[in-house]
Amino acid sequence: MSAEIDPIKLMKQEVGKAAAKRVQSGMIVGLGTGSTTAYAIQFLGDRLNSGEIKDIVGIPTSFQAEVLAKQYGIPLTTLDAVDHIDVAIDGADEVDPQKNLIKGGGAAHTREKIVDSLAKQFIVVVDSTKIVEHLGSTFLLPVEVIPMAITPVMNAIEKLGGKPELRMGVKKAGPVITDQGNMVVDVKFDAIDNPAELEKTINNIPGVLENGLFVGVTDLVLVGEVKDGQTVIREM
Ligand SMILES: O=C(CO)[C@H](O)[C@H](O)COP(=O)(O)O
Repeated sequence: MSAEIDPIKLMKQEVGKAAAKRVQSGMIVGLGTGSTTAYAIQFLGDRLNSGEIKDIVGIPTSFQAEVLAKQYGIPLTTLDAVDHIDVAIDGADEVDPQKNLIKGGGAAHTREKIVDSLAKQFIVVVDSTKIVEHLGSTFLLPVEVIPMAITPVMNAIEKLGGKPELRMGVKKAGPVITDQGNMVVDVKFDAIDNPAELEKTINNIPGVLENGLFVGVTDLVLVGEVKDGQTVIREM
């Protein structure tokens, strides 16, 4: 009996590979977070170790990205040591037709927004299940909050019409703690009609560090999808 291949895993692998292929020798590369980007980091390491490309350095967006880059032999640097980022590759939880995003499913959106928005080219890698007409329709909006402000921030979000929920750990009692030592609130909004305005309004609440709306940052979306039984890559 042959093992079933998970089509979503296949789409993530192929789209990660397609993004990694766009990296050229000498580039400074923003390394995103999540299961899709993990494939891009793996393929990038393969290209580097086989000699197909050389002299790349990565800037990780999370502890996870740092660990993977080290595992796959990609040298790392920091924002203090470079004056630009050539390309950033990162996943997303939702992508709308304007290429605006919801990110932060891995609680890494604060560092991701810093690195992704600095890149000359920001490439988003997703499987087709992430494409939506309206942001917020399938995924809650992650908001990183400084712990002492968790109650006033949740109250302020409720006044904006959102339903906030403190993100709890899996295999850990208590809340998820970000790489910066903060907490994450996931917010249900009935409709996000103006993502640019909501992004600014939420970030204006004292105690909020960053939210997962990425508006006007994306240059290219690579979407992995299954057509006639084949995995293909579509550009948006
Ligand atoms: O924003 C992120 C982490 O904060 C991820 O990029 C996003 O959650 C997508 O992850 P995956 O590729 O595992 O679906």
